[in-house]
Amino acid sequence: MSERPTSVYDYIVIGSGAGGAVVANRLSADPATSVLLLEAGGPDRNPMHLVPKGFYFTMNSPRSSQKYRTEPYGSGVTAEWAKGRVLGGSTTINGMVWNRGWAPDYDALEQQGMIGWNWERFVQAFRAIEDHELGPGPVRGVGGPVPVSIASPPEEASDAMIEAMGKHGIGFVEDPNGTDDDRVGYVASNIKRGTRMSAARAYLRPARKRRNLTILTHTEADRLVLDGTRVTGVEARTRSGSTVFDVRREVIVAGGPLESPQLLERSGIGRPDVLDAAGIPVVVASPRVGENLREHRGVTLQVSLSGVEGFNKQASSFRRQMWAGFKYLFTRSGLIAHGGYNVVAAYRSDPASSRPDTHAFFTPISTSRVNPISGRLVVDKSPGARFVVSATYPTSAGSVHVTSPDPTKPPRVVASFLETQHDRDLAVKVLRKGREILATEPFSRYVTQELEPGPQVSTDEEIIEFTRDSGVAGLHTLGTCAMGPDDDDVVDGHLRVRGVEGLRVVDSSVFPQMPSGNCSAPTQALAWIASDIIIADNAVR
Ligand SMILES: Cc1cc2nc3c(=O)[nH]c(=O)nc-3n(C[C@H](O)[C@H](O)[C@H](O)COP(=O)(O)OP(=O)(O)OC[C@H]3O[C@@H](n4cnc5c(N)ncnc54)[C@H](O)[C@@H]3O)c2cc1C
Repeated sequence: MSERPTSVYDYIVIGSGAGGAVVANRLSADPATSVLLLEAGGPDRNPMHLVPKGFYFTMNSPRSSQKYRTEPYGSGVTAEWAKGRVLGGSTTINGMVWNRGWAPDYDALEQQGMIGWNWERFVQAFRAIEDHELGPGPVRGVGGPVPVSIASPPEEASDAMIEAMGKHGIGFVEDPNGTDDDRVGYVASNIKRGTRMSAARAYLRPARKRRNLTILTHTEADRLVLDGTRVTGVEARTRSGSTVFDVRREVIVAGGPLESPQLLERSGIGRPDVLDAAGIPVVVASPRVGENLREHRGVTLQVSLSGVEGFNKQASSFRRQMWAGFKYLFTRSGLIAHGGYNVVAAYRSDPASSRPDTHAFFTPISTSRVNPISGRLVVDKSPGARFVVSATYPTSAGSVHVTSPDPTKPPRVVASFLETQHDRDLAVKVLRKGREILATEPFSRYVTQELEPGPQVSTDEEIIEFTRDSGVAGLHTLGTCAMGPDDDDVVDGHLRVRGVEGLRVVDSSVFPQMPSGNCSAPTQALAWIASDIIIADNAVR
């Protein structure tokens, strides 16, 4: 993918993930508009990018992902967060859960002053984007670029889990995105006939023959070129050296939640003290760039099972893995044809909660050991299950900032887990409720032991410490270039970077808070809406 660039483009989009792929597709739909899409990673040619379970490999491969190490937190531990660095961004390596989020979360944006950002607009976008196997509905679309399917066939341990949840008032639904109530169902995923539908496959493949769209992989934007406070181009690094691409109208930054703020900062747009410390001259003081980093912090409850098979048997021996591989190759079905989890749920951790505050994922696979040589999790030989539970709306906020003008130097990533009382209280409720569900018939009849965290984690303090230090990150980072109505918010309601002309950010970094349990679908819908705004703003010039 290396067409020769012409010297000047109407739009330059930086990053080809959930945000950038949508914008590049929508803007280049007009043949009179030239669009350049720059992607730091390589093309998505690895067959594992198509195989749903392939993300277990690609998320750890430096050819497809980049890892960011956090500063120490809690008792001094650190974490590594993976982000996609390949055509399609994180959607090429993610778990493919298609979660639209809930109406009140989107309406909250408008209530906070972002006029026009509301559920009505998002649901229109979701309906335009989706090609849902359950057919059209008030909150579902067909005929759009992203196929959505529901995990199948049903499985015994998963069905027992669904029944147990029913006893807690968490009702089974065919479409887990169809209601805002407490609910459980088989996972909806962006998978078509056993094949991952990343943003690259959904939006860029159909557009790549357009003569007005140029896609350059292995091309990393180092900084924006500014004339005063107007963006005139992008300085980028290719395999053959540095080059400048000029822009006529706008640059759209879609590098994702950890990279977009760094690109702004390297270009002199950010917190003056951060830029001073990194040795970068301040062009536009923007105090919230890189702040407000939100991330889900969950806990994996693992149990061993008896009397039910689950998936461990299929996944734990080389011979059976080979068999599952052959089955997948010839039928596009079986264990490998699904994402990370079978069942998804959203529910109240406490009946007093005004809305579902917990999201949970279940799959009948357990990995209670780590291979001492490879460092990878090992699937247990005997039956087991994992139940990952997280508070949906964390209020603790971390940050990501550059430490140098050199784009190859790692940023300083501060993960802020359970810093607020709200998050600590919820962590306790979420884990206790998770245990209650596992202890409910008919699922409980299969449970022989809690493998993780184990009975030694029982007091509130122990639960908080375990969740903070040994929990799991959702890899749903966002919020670092948040939109807002105030002068010091990074972008305005049109996603224009305040204080700069010809520059927008369109990716998950502009959500000011978590829109739901997973961020790929919400980011694609946000980018769909943003494309309409960009087209309309440029039509009236
Ligand atoms: C392992 C994993 C599992 C996940 N599972 C799920 C899931 O099951 N469901 C779900 O909804 N969400 C999931 N997510 C989260 C979801 O994929 C992201 O929230 C979403 O993709 C964010 O979209 P984005 O456009 O902000 O960034 P990304 O999709 O990450 O795209 C950013 C792109 O920009 C490129 N880029 C960055 N900087 C530059 C630069 N300077 N120059 C050129 N290119 C650049 C990157 O290489 C990347 O391709 C998961 C994420 C990960 C990492």
